[in-house]
Amino acid sequence: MIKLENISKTFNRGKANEVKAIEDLSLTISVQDYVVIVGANGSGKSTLLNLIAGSTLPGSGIIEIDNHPVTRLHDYQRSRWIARVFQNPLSGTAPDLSILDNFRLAALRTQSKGLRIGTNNVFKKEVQEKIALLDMGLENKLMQPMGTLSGGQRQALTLLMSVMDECKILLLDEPTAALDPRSARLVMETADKLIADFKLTAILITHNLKDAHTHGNRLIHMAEGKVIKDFSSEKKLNLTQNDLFEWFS
Ligand SMILES: Nc1ncnc2c1ncn2[C@@H]1O[C@H](COP(=O)(O)OP(=O)(O)OP(=O)(O)O)[C@@H](O)[C@H]1O
Repeated sequence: MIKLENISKTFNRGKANEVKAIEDLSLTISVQDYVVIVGANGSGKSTLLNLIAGSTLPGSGIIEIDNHPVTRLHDYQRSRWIARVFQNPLSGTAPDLSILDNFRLAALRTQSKGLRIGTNNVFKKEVQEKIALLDMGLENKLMQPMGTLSGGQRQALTLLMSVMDECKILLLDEPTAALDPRSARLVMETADKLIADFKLTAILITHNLKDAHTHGNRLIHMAEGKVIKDFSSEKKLNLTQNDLFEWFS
């Protein structure tokens, strides 16, 4: 569970370029919530994710993860709970290394509990089994350099690597923004599958209203650093894509 109480974040306080990015925001996200956040540019969506991840610390307010107070903890101190995937499929992987070596690096980086490096063959078999979950045939291409894969394939593998370490929370910051429609669909399907399989709490930021309508069990609309709409799955089901479009007019 993620709990934010009366969180505010102001950048450049007291200066001419002061920005109130988040204003007195309170939000509770339950363990198996898959929350989709939409909102205009500059409405505070990424800042909210940064505050949850710990890459930005709040000016005031309290943040708890699984009842642990984490308000002043930095991102590396929260990493055992949180995995994060960004827009750019190139950012999460090393292009010259093979798929297998990328997984090795990820396992080293996260000190994975779920995936032990062990002997080469054991590790390889475990990676193969994990990649087979994606159903993309990549489990037979472990020695292929990451850079030769499509953006969608890379982003799907990045997603998989990010959730390997028994994390509980997956933060997706416009993970398909740089992808063509087919790859974007593949990555969103992968995200849905991993979130369900690993029983993750997930937050997705997207500007794609079709995705916002289709994915997740809860929909939040942000404006000017505040949550202005919060729809549970039942209420979300009654929304049309056009309703969402109207929110932006
Ligand atoms: N590090 C920073 N320094 C100064 N201002 C910042 C910083 N990060 C964000 N802001 C400002 O805070 C406000 C909210 O930004 P944020 O990136 O959270 O919005 P967003 O809803 O994610 O926007 P977008 O849809 O364009 O990605 C914006 O006015 C932005 O310029």
